[in-house]
This record gives sequence, structure tokens and C-alpha cells, in this order.
Amino acid sequence: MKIEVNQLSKHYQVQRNKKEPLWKLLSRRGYETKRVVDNISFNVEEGEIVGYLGPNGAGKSTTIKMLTGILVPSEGEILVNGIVPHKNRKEHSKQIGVVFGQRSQLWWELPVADSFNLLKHMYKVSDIQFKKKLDLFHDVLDIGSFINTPVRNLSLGQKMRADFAASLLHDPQILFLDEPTIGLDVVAKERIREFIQTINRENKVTVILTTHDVGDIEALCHRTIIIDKGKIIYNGDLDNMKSQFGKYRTLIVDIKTEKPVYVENATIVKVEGSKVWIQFNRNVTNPTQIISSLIKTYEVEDFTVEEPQIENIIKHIYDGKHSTLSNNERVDLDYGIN
Ligand SMILES: Nc1ncnc2c1ncn2[C@@H]1O[C@H](COP(=O)(O)OP(=O)(O)OP(=O)(O)O)[C@@H](O)[C@H]1O
Repeated sequence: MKIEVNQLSKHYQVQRNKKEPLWKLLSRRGYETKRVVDNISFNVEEGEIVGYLGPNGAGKSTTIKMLTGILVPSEGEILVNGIVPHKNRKEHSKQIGVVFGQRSQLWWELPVADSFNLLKHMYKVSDIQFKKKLDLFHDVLDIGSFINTPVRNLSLGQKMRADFAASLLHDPQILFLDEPTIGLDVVAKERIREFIQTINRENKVTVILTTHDVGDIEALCHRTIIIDKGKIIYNGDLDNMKSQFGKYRTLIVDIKTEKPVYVENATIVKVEGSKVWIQFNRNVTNPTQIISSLIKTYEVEDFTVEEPQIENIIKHIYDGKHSTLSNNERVDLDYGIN
């Protein structure tokens, strides 16, 4: 069940500038083309879990909506197991499941069991498969404890579990998840992550998820695709992401001195007793240079280099701070993209 995305774009006509005079806004000249998704290409193989990440407004939901067939691309192609999603929505809906963390697909006033029955009929799920699925959801999602409760009375975690079950009743081979753990407590998050891993491992379900949660990314994603301003800026594994985006490293040095510490081309970010945390840009300097410069003035007793944390990298990307990358680095990144 392969997903192939080829030179995909989505653009909208939007008002150019609200401060312009009304007569201009009312004419066509007041409009410009906004490229929300801008010429992106990537593949997802069967059984992968791919994190589709990026800052607010990057174009994630728009891409997912095109992949699910809700939106029609402006340019480019999508093929999901040979099906063009927007052209064959009915056929496509049989092979995909969708869970939106902030929206439920269940009927608010109805008990969970009634929603499941409605979906069973909508997707023409056989009695045997329905029973098999309910048994599975009973075991791994503990849905039995709230199956007769109306959806509006469920806790957030229960609602999410019910939504997962609903999206998988018809046995789809691809699951699109939009912020699947948003608002959940630590235990509920863990449970959802384990469930995603189980269906991926045992049923070979391919998963594409958007998330702001580093825990989701670290626990689940085999690969991440990062999009910003409609363009893919990274496509690869987590380790590679660390080396490509983690240009800032921290050197922790043990220094015997009464004087304030100063070091060229680097920033002191924390001091605790004799320990000093020195942040540097690995494109500007390196630990050897910093230590050689320090020992000219201070008595250095020990030092270690801290590896960049995925959490910090993700934070930088989501804050849009990665755009401080130099042009050379941008070119390097582009080479990593399919
Ligand atoms: N129908 C539309 N007309 C004009 N602009 C739109 C339309 N739909 C989305 N956009 C714009 O496209 C951009 C991308 O939106 P999208 O919802 O795909 O971002 P996102 O990456 O999912 O963000 P978030 O993480 O905030 O959900 C945003 O700037 C949004 O305002």
C-alpha cells in the first residue's frame, strides 16, 4: 500500500493586502496566489510510520486533506495504492482511516456502540469482521468500559480511543492521524502510542501523523518529513535530523576560577558552581578551539559535549527558528529531499 506524491501543490487566491484602498481590494488586482503547498514530492512505503511535521500554517493539514481526497490538488499527483484520492473518494475511503485529535467522527449524543453500528453499515463491514475488531479493541483499547456511554460524556482519552476504534472498524491499510495525543494525560498518551505501534506491527497499517508532541515523534516515527511555508525542508530519519538541524551544541566545562568566564564565538548559557555551559554553532567553531582558548586564561578541569536534543530541534523548527540556517545549509538540506 504505497503512497506516491509527485510535485503536489495547492494554491488559493487571497486578498493581497487589507490596508490597500477598497477599490483595489474589490478588483482582481487586489488578489494574489498563495502557495499553501508548493511542489512537494515524497513516497511512503507500506508499514511505515511517518511524522509529517512543521510550524503552524506550514501546510500540513492541507496536504493531509489532499491525501484523504477531501481537497483537490491545484497541481501534481497523488497515488495511494494506484488510486487518485479526489477522483475516487468512495474507493479511497475503504483503504484509509482518519483520526483528528481535535474533532470526533462519532455521533455526540449516541452511545459509542451505536456509532460503531452506524459505521459498520456505512462501510458494509461483515458481522465476522465487526466482532473480530470489537474483540481486538476490547483487548487493546479497553473500549468495553465505556461502550454504552454517550460520546459527549466520555473523557478525552476515552473519546480518542473510541475514535481510533471507529477509524479502524473497516480494516483500512493506511491511517492518517492529526495530533492524535493532543490534550491527553501522560498515561492516555502512552496508551495511544502503544496502540499505534501494535496496529502498525501486527496489521502492517501505514501511519502518517502530524503532531507537535516530541514524545509521539520519538516513540513512533520511523521517519519525519518536515514542511515549512508549503515546501519540504527535511525528509529522513531522526538521527539525521539531529545532525542537519542541530547546529548548536553545548560544551559543559568545569573551570576553576573566581573571574567571570568569557569565550570567543560562543555564548555562556548557564553557570552552576564551577560548571559552565557554553553554547556554540558548530559551523563557526568547535570544542577543541573553545578549550584551547579557555586554557590560556583559566584552569580547565574537565569538559563534555552535550548532544543536541530532538526536543530542542523540534522546538526550533516549530518556532520557525530553523530559518536562521545559512544558504549553504539550506542547499545541503535540499539534497536530502526526494
Ligand atoms: N481555503 C483557504 N484559503 C486561503 N488560505 C488557506 C485556505 N486553507 C488554508 N489556508 C492557509 O494555508 C496555510 C496552511 O494551512 P494548513 O491548515 O495546511 O497549515 P498546518 O500546517 O496544518 O497548520 P496548523 O499546525 O496550524 O494546523 C495557512 O496559512 C492557512 O491560512
